[in-house]
Amino acid sequence: MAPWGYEKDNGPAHWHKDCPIANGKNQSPIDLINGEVKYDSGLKPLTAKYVPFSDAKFLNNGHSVQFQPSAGNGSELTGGPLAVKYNFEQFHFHWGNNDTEGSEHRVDGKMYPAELHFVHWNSTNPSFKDAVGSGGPNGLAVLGFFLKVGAENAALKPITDLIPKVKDAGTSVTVPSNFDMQAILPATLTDYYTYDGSLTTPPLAECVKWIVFKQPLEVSAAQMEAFRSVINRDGKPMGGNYRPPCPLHDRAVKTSFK
Ligand SMILES: CCOC(=O)CCc1ccc(S(N)(=O)=O)cc1
Ligand SMILES: [Zn+2]
Repeated sequence: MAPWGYEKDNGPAHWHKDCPIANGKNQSPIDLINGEVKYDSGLKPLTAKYVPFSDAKFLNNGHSVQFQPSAGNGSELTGGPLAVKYNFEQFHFHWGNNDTEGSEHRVDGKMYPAELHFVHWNSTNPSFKDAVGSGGPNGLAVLGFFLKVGAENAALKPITDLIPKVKDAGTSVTVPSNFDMQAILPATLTDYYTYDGSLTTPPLAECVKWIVFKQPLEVSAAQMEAFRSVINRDGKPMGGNYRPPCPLHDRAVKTSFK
């Protein structure tokens, strides 16, 4: 099979050939149906502490654009549904070629124009790769933020301004060390959906505690256009790099809000 992607000949419908878990019972993304979720008063507040990175890259890996620090720097996620501390690994995006599509998770069938994933790994593992392979839904914790078109996002501007420099697959740039990742997050990490799921791209491992925030972040139309100028490894616009929703099977989606 050609390397996986989102085109007709290598997209989500083909992934099961290399990754049979694609047809598993704990796959992501899902459609978050408000009538079927359950409020869980036991969910604690989430705390994300992101400290400045001295040497981080912003890169085009052929299927997304990704912010990746060189090694752990003490940025961590705790609380919410998480029993232990998780280390920050990377963040990346999924988006569409127009404003009616692009997010991976949906809310009552509604798609947002984009979705931002902050990926963290369970610190009881020696490395990110071990956490992916650790088995069970506590290997990774991914924060999902929907993006909608509105005001310019000043916190994401240092990143969206770098997009023209990583237009082509396999390119990367160094991110200025004064980039403040913490500023991207809302002041309080409240009102989220959480459920046990998987990576939404190969290897599709069922190792993720998903935490998807109800409140979208805003980005400007110009920032959305920047994403849509990115080219994938086949030389085509990368937009459309989202997996359609997967069956919930017998999983429960909990909410931190009533
Ligand atoms: C060990 C190799 O595994 C990887 O590199 C997984 C990378 C990877 C991280 C996060 C996601 S997402 N969209 O579900 O947030 C998908 C794939
Ligand atoms: Zn993702």
